[in-house]
Amino acid sequence: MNDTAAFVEVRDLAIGYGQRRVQQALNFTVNRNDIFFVIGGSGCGKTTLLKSMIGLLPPLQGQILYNGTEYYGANHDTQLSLMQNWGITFQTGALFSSMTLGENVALPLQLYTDYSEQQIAEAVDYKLALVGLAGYQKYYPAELSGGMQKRAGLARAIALDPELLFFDEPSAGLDPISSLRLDQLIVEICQALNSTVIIVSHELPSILSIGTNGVFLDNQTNTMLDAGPPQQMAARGAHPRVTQFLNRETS
Ligand SMILES: Nc1ncnc2c1ncn2[C@@H]1O[C@H](COP(=O)(O)OP(=O)(O)OP(=O)(O)O)[C@@H](O)[C@H]1O
Repeated sequence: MNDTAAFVEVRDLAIGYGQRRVQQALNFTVNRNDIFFVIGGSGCGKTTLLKSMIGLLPPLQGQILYNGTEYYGANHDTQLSLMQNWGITFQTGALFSSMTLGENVALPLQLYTDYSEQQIAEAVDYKLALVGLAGYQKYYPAELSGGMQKRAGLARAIALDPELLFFDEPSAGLDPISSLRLDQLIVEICQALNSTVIIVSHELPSILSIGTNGVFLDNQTNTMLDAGPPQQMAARGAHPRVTQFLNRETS
């Protein structure tokens, strides 16, 4: 596989609910190993785009291609095999509260691999160590801080070594230090697993510090106003609302 090739391609995409077009005329590319941010003001359709990208909401128009395969036009088996390369984490971490961290991280391995108990235990240890939670196998989610829960959610999302990781507001509710730590962790994991990451976020410090690529969705014109590395989008000012958003005070 060509590592420099486009990994995800979004072509002339319109997304929304029923008659309501939340965004349209979206055209952008996510390259392999990108940390790609979906950026824009409240209610512009970032989560809606993520839902369409992970197969939960068929687009109203257009295409989403993974490695050249159009997801919504593919048959069920092809869709399943694409999805098996994805890791998804939601705002809350979405851990099962009645299961320990070890059990939470083991679950995808039990469901989708034929690993032995020993191999699963080793993989769980490795993934918890990667997110800085070595030794927390026996803890329940409620016994952890918010930041630790998010990292545990991340450990579960990477259990199957996904090629592509999706995050919805990963640092929502975290203090700035924990948020910075999570950013560093995302970069480390991306490198350790050779993954590509797509993140929905409001967090300007994260967008500008770790983002290698992105798209800016506008809630007034209902389309994208720019795409590319966030630092470049901030500097070139393709539209006043992009400049305003990406250069606002962050303190
Ligand atoms: N299930 C739904 N049915 C109908 N409309 C919806 C649904 N979910 C979201 N919307 C609407 O779609 C628009 C985009 O919502 P979305 O949650 O994608 O925006 P967002 O950019 O992620 O917002 P935020 O940054 O505030 O989380 C909003 O106007 C929202 O009210």
